[in-house]
Amino acid sequence: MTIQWFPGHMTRAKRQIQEKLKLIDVVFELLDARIPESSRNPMIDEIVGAKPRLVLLNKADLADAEANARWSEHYRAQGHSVLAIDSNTGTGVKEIAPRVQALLQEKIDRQIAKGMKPRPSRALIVGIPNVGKSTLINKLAGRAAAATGDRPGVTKGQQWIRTGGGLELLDTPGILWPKFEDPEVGFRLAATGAIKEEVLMIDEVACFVLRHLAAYYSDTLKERYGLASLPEAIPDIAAAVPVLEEIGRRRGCLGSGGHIDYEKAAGVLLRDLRSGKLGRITLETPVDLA
Ligand SMILES: Nc1nc2c(ncn2[C@@H]2O[C@H](COP(=O)(O)OP(=O)(O)OP(=O)(O)O)[C@@H](O)[C@H]2O)c(=O)[nH]1
Repeated sequence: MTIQWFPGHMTRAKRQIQEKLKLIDVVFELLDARIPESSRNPMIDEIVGAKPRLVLLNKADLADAEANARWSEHYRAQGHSVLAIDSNTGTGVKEIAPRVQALLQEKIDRQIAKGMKPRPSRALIVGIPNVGKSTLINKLAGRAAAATGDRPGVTKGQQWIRTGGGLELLDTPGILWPKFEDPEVGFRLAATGAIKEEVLMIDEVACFVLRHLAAYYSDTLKERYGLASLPEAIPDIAAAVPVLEEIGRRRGCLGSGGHIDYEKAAGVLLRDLRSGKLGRITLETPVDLA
């Protein structure tokens, strides 16, 4: 899904989410575990306000397990409840409902004290395009998914999905825009496929990835492409070009006249990265944060 984010669209997206907030008890902020900060909406605190929030590091299966732990700690230190999950297979997804119970316990206790039967907790998933919102909704819905719409308080066209564990989910997620200003963020979003490659040059995106891999995952990089060595330092993206060239040579990415086809080589690297063939890679570490 490609969305052109102009100021008017952002205002509308923000307003739509804030309308939905009135209906729910808890927000699931879905981030890409490989690029948590880069996949975060810049205005999320302002949009969500004081509503209880669960930060979900999705696609944790593709990210480095140690980095997942560090990022979880990072967001916990900001006062959020955090879970690392894989919405495709469902790893970690079962922990969501108990976590919501814990987050809302005081509210539930107050209802019980007033003699009320606690109603299911209601959640809204928000996140940038391609972060896995629909996949998580489907996983939470499971086979026993039942829309429970047409009740008072249900916005027209929106349905509640029963997920079990005393949790109901709004079936339409809130779509948020990513950060645009920082070029590094743009490269990370393009590398993971969150924004279309054509927005940036694919060979530049690949060189950005190579610089990161050489710094944090050099053995993986050398092994995967049979590279004898890597440059001692890759201070900038341009310095990664010889590595891309070598990968192209090793993988037979040749264009007319037998020259290395950099775009083909970049395609090989990015496909390997996104499919997990390079192993579990996190493209942003808490250290990268200013
Ligand atoms: N490996 C892995 N892939 C995932 C996970 N969650 C989602 N995906 C994949 O990520 C891609 C995007 O998932 P969607 O659920 O369509 O994302 P979305 O946020 O609903 O996307 P938009 O509709 O564009 O807003 C799909 O190819 C999913 O299979 C996960 O936890 N692990």
